[in-house]
Amino acid sequence: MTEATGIVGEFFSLKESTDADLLAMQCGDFYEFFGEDAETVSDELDLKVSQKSSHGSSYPMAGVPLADLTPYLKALVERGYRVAVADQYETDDGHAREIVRVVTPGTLLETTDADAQYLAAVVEGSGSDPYGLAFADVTTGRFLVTDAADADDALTELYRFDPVEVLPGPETRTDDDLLGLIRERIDAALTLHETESFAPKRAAHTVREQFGRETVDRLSVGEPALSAAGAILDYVEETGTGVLASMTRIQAHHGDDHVTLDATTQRNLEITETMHGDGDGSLFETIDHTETSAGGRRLKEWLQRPRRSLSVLERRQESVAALAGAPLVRDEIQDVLSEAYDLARLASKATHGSADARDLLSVQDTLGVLPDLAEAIDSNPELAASPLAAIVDQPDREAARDLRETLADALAEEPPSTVTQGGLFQYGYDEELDGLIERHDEVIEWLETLADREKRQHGLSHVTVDRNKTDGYYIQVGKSAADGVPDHYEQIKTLKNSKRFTTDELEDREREILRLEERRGDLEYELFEDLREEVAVHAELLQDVGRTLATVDALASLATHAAENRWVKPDLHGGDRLEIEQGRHPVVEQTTEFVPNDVQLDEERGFLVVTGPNMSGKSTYMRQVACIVLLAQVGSFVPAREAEIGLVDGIFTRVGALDELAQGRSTFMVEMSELSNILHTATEESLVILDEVGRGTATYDGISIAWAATEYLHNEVQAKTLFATHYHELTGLAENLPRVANVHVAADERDGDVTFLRTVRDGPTDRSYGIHVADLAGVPEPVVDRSRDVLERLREEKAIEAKGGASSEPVQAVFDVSSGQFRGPASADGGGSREDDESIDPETKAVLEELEGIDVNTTPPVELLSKVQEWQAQLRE
Ligand SMILES: Nc1ncnc2c1ncn2[C@@H]1O[C@H](COP(=O)(O)OP(=O)(O)OP(=O)(O)O)[C@@H](O)[C@H]1O
Repeated sequence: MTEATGIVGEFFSLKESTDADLLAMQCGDFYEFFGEDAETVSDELDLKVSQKSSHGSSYPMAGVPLADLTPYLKALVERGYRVAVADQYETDDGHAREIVRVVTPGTLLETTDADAQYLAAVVEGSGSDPYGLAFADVTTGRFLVTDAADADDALTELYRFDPVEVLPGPETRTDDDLLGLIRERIDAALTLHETESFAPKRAAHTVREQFGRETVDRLSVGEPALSAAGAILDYVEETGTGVLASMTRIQAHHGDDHVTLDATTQRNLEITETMHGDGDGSLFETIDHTETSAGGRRLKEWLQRPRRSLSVLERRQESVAALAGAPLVRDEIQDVLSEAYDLARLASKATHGSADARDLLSVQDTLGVLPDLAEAIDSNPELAASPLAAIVDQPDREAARDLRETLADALAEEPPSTVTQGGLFQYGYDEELDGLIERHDEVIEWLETLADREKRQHGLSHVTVDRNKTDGYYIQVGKSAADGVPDHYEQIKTLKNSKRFTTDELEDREREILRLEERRGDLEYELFEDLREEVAVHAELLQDVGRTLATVDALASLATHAAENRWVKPDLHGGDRLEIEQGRHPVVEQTTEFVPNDVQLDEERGFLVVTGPNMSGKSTYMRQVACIVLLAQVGSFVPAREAEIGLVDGIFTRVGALDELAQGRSTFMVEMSELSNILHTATEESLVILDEVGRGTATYDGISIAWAATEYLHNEVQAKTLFATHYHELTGLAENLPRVANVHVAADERDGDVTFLRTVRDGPTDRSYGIHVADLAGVPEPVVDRSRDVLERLREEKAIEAKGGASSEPVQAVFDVSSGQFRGPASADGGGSREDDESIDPETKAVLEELEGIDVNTTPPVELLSKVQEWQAQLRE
């Protein structure tokens, strides 16, 4: 391949010089990919491949127009590729190309609205804080460092930020356990950046250079965290996206202050995406009333990273309450905010040198939003007394005003989007520029009046003065008068009805105009660069103001949703008690006539076993509780009549995980690894939601695992837990474990018709109604009838068991509620003997055998029933 010459040859030699997966090389107005890269890109993005011949061979070639590169890059990076970009530049003898940046998931500079996207590095050290992590969001310049006590903690931090790209440090790369977990749980590209950049001394030096020694020393994080930060800086510089300049501030992040909410739970609660993978109907989409993209990002961030600090949450609540109670001012605030542009992005464009005059005008306009906001807030005594006033006062208002004035004094009212053509500045900004413009105007005026003067002075008729590319400025005289022109006229062209002339004076003026225009273009460009630099210098201020506007926007959004949906302010405290009166599910209530429900959890009653018929609302009830706690820890009001919420340190959920089947792991495996994660990570301050644990395996195994997990959560972890189950055996747990209580979602059955009441009541459910749902779902009648028989028999057996006797037809093993164990058959000789073949209706038998390959003669009734339940589940899907 490297035999190739010309641009193909150039492509391959550039490609060899980079470790990126793909190279996009500028060729005129296109970025081209050649060879295998062209094929890859065409496979991934459906680009047309043509052939380019070079040195007698032909090479696949695919190209994208210059202006379209960013979306293509984004799509490639999302698919996990690192793409090098080579730009073409002019040289004295033609042009040359060089790689200007390598785009990776964490460093792709978003030019469109996007969520914060973090680039993370994890470093394993030794000593008291053995792990260190750094997170950088290249779009807003946010840089955070943190220590982690162990691998679990490190993973929790990664969940929290959900980075798009992770750089594991040298030790972490050989730590198969941690690396495996990162691969499995964090949906990020892994990049093995050069080992030396993680070296503690070098890394610490890099970080100090970037952020200043004093700031870094104040961070008080361990060496590994600084190594991680240094490696990120080094990596960002190497990939050459130029974002380093926008990294102006570094902060230590203290994980303890955030609620742990792993990626699984974010998905299960449909916080920003629904189970189907889109945002429609997510919690965020439902409650989002923000006016600006930065406000939207902020609200999303709050939902993804709820807080644990009571004082932080109470401050947010206070602002929300004040805003909710002042609809008119809130409207005004939202109106003002709608004028704001995304300052974090504009700051980043200014530091990259890619901001144009309109961008600076947007900066100017957005800085003007701040005093308007302050004024609106001051106009209402309650708002003025709320923390909102302090939020608006946080940025350096004076500096913001000065910068705004600088821009207002400089920029033209409607500057063009190009920065080299002039027209960017207003009169009075620069003396030299004014002089140039004045002189330019004078000369133009001289030219505009020239025709009249010539007519008058020389008695000519039909005279015009104009300019074109070839002739420059000229005096055009009609044919009839052309012979009478004065001597100093020099003819330059003869046309059919006229002649064109120039004069020395006209030529002088023309040269002057060109000189003036060129100088004006240069001068304006220089002035513009200075102005842009002035804005870039204030990047931190712009980020501050941007953050303030985003925060006010997010708070106003929470207030709007609360006011429009009758949400209430929850009473927050550090204790154990969680009491929600008449709670609703924030998303479901939007589309359904919702039946509100209560929940009460406290020290004595910390674990609810939730039973109820299929489709009765168990999952909705549990998710509703989780969403309400989550919203409360965002600082939001909640959908309830009243709520008292003891703050939690983490929300953990385990619900059906069918979508992961596609990734090659069995449902049961996924279920168990999620369960294991919860049992390891949850604490007594956590909220745990378990929906149907143990269903993915044989009934006995399932019940046993669910039983043991409950005991462990109850006795060891002591987390607040809601556990929905179809295993009625588990309702017996309440008898043995003091903090376990049963609740059920009620249904009404009359004459075989089941009505779902959606009301949660104390106590276990008496029946599952699963067979009723199977019937509704269209399971063949013989199977439904037979399940009823089997169920009936099981109930009888249970009743006899309870009385200490043996059933006429014992099952192979019996679950003993008091011991939580399975026992062998009640009568020694009865085990395994089953009703004879004839008693099973032949149609049912056929279905059982054909669909499931079950030997109906030897399968215990419990398992037959569970098969029927599995069918229901499948049919429902
Ligand atoms: N309180 C409620 N008010 C109104 N509708 C509700 C309520 N709770 C649940 N629903 C609706 O009932 C349907 C079933 O709810 P859900 O999925 O929670 O049932 P489930 O008991 O978990 O079912 P399964 O056991 O089959 O998984 C959903 O469409 C939901 O929107």
